[in-house]
Amino acid sequence: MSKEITLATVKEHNKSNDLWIIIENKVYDVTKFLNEHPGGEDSLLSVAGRDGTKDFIDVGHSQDARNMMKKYYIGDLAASDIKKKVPLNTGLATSSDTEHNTENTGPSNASVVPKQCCILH
Ligand code: HEM
Repeated sequence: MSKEITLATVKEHNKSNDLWIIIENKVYDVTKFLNEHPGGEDSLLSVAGRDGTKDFIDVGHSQDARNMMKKYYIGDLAASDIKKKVPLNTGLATSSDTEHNTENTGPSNASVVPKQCCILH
């Protein structure tokens, strides 16, 4: 049902009379909302044709704001353009998981494994 839109396409819509933004991997056409945005035009223009997720969340938008977004939703960011932050985090999680595991298995391993991890990384 939902349309997939590539990042390259979103980037083309970066002007005040043609303004798309990405929030949480969903694409919104906020052209008509620009004049009405309580946070002003500039904030929306600052993420024109880009991912505004961080800025959107940092503001702490209300549930009302989230409900309004549905009106401007035009599709999902293409799966191939979704930033895969997971592998990076997984890397970190793996070393801390190891620490947790060693905590459970006993102090003898705990003193060896985390040190190896730190040297290798
Ligand atoms: C479709 C997307 C968006 C919608 C529907 C929306 C809607 C709203 C609404 C209803 C408010 C009033 C306060 C509230 O109810 O939370 C607001 C405030 C605000 N918004 Fe947005 N917003 C959107 C995207 C963004 C983005 C991407 C940014 C930043 C780049 C942004 C920055 C702000 C700021 C700075 C305020 C003012 C907060 C304050 O006065 O304390 N908004 N927005």
